[in-house]
Amino acid sequence: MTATAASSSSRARSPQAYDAIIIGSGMGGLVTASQLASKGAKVLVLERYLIPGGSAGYFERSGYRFDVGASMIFGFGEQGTTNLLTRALDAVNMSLETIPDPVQIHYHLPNQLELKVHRHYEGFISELTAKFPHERQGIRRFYDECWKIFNCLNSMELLSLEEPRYLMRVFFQHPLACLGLVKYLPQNVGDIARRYIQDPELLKFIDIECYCWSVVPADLTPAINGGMVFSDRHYGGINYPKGGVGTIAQALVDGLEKAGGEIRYKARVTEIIMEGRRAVGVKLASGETLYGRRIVSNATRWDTFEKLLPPEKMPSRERRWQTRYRKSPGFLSLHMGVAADILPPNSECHHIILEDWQQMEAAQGTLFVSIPTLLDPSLAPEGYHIIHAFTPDWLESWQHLPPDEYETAKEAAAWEVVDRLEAIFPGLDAGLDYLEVGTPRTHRRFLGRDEGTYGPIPRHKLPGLLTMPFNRTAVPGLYCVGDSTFPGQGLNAVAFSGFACAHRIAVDLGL
Ligand SMILES: NC(=O)c1ccc[n+]([C@@H]2O[C@H](COP(=O)([O-])OP(=O)(O)OC[C@H]3O[C@@H](n4cnc5c(N)ncnc54)[C@H](O)[C@@H]3O)[C@@H](O)[C@H]2O)c1
Ligand SMILES: CC(C)=CCC/C(C)=C/C=C/C(C)=C/C=C/C(C)=C/C=C/C=C(C)/C=C/C=C(C)/C=C/C=C(\C)CCC=C(C)C
Repeated sequence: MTATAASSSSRARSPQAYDAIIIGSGMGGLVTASQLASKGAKVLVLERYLIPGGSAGYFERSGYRFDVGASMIFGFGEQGTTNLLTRALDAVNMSLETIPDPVQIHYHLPNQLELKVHRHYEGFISELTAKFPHERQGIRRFYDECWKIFNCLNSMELLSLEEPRYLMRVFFQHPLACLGLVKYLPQNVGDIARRYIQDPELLKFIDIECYCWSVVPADLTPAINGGMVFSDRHYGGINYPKGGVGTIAQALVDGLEKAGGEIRYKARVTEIIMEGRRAVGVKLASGETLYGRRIVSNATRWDTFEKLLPPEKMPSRERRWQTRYRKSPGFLSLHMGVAADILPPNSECHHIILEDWQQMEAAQGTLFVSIPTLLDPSLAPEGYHIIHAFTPDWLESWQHLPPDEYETAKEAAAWEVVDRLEAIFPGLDAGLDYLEVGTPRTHRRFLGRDEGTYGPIPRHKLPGLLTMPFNRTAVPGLYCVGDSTFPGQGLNAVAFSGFACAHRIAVDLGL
C-alpha cells in the first residue's frame, strides 16, 4: 500500500468522488470519457499536456498547423458500424466536416515498383494486378478474404468483449459473423497472404502494406486488424478532418463538457492510489489527490505498471504480457513548411518510400510522408504546403546525447531524410520555409510515452489478437485504454478500445 493509500477509504466513497477518473486525453481516453459522460457518469479527465489529443494532437508554428502524428484517418465513414470516430462524436452530439482522400497511399518501392492504393477498390486491384499479372487470382482472393473479416465486424454493434450479455446478444443477432471473427481472431495477415500468393516480391508488398501502420510485417500483424485497414480504406475511405487531426480531440472535449464531464490540463498523474489491492484514486504532480470509483489509464501499459504503480508489485498477468509484447520504435519526424511549387502536379497526400526491401524494418528504413495541405490548404499560409516525413527510429540512438550533439545529430538525420525526399520532390531543399525535427526523445517528453514508443508489437509470432488484453486489469478498479489494449495501434482501434472500456465500466457501475 502507498503512503497516500491509508487515508483514502472514506474519501473514495465521499460525494465528491468521481465515477471515473481517466488518466490522459489521447483518443482512447477521450472516447472512454465521452461515452461514460453520455451515459450519465461523473467523469474527470486528467491531461499532463496543455491541449487534448496526445499523439492525435497538433502544434502551431509560423502560420502552419502541424498534426503531431499520422494524418491518415480511418473510422470517419458514414455507414456501417466500424466508423467509430463518427460514432464517438455523434454520441456527444458533435460532428466534423471531413475531406475524402482519393488515394490512401502512393508507394515508391524497390525495383521501381510504383503503386497507388485508390479509394476505389477495383481501381486498386487492377493497378496491383497489372504489376503482378501472374498473381491475378491470388491478389483477388487475399483482399477478398480481408473483406470477409471486415464484413463480419461491420455488421455488428462493437462493444466490450468482456461483457457476457453483449456477447450473447451479438451471437444471437449475427451468429455467422461472430463465428467468422472467432475463426480469424488467432490468425495473422501473413497466414492468409501465403495461402494465396507465391511471388516473393508481392509477399514483400503485403509486408509493407502491414508495416506502414502496424510497424511489423504481415506474419506478426493480426488478421482482424488487416481486415479492418485493407477494407475500410475502400468502404468508409480515408477522410481528413477539416482544420487538422487536432479538431477530433477538441470536438470530443466539447462534447464531453456539454455532457457534464470535466477535463483538467497540466494535471500530470504521478501515482495511482491503492486501498488494499484496489485502485481508488490518483495523485497529481502538484500533490493533490483525487478519488474515483473507477480509474482508467490511457498511458501505455509500461507507464501504467512501471511508473504509476510500483514496478515490484507488477501483477503476473502484466509480466506475462511483457514476455509476449515489446515496445515498437518511435519515430524521427520532420515537420516542414515548403513552397507549394515544389510539389509535382497531382501529388498524393500520403507516400511510402523504401529503396531496399532489406531495410524495411531497419531504423530510418521506411519513410512515411503526409502532405495534409493537399486536402486542407487552410493548415498552411497561402502558397505553402506542410510535409510531415517520419521514419521509425529507436530512443537508444538519441537518449544519452548531450544537448549540442543531440542538435547536430538531429540536423544530420534531417538532411538525410530531405535528400531521400528529393527523389520524389525535386527542389525540396531549396523550397524549405520551416523545419522542425522530433525524435523518440521528443515523443517521450511531449506524449509521455515510455521510450517514445508508437505502441506494443509482438516479440515473436503470436496467435493474432488472442493475446492482446482487454480493458480490465489484474488490479481491481483499474482499467487500461488505448493502444496497449485490444486491438492495438490506430485511432479507430483506440476508439474501439474506448467504446469497450466505457461499456465495461458502465456495466460495472450499474449505469
Ligand atoms: N492516423 C492515425 O490513425 C493516427 C493518428 C494519430 C494517432 N494515432 C494513434 O493513436 C494511438 C494512441 O492513442 P492513445 O489513446 O493510446 O494514447 P496517446 O498516447 O495518444 O494519448 C495518451 C495521453 O495521455 C497523456 N498522459 C500520459 N501519461 C499521463 C499522466 N501520467 N498523467 C496525465 N496524462 C498523461 C498524454 O499526454 C496523452 O495526451 C496510437 O496507436 C497511434 O497510432 C493514429
Ligand atoms: C460470441 C462469440 C462466440 C464470439 C464473439 C466474437 C466477436 C464478437 C469478436 C469481435 C471482435 C472485434 C469487435 C474486433 C474489433 C476489432 C477492431 C475494431 C479493429 C480495429 C483495427 C483498426 C486498426 C488496426 C487501424 C489502424 C490504423 C493505423 C494504425 C493507422 C496508422 C497510420 C499511419 C501510421 C500512417 C501511415 C502514413 C503514411 C503512409 C504516410
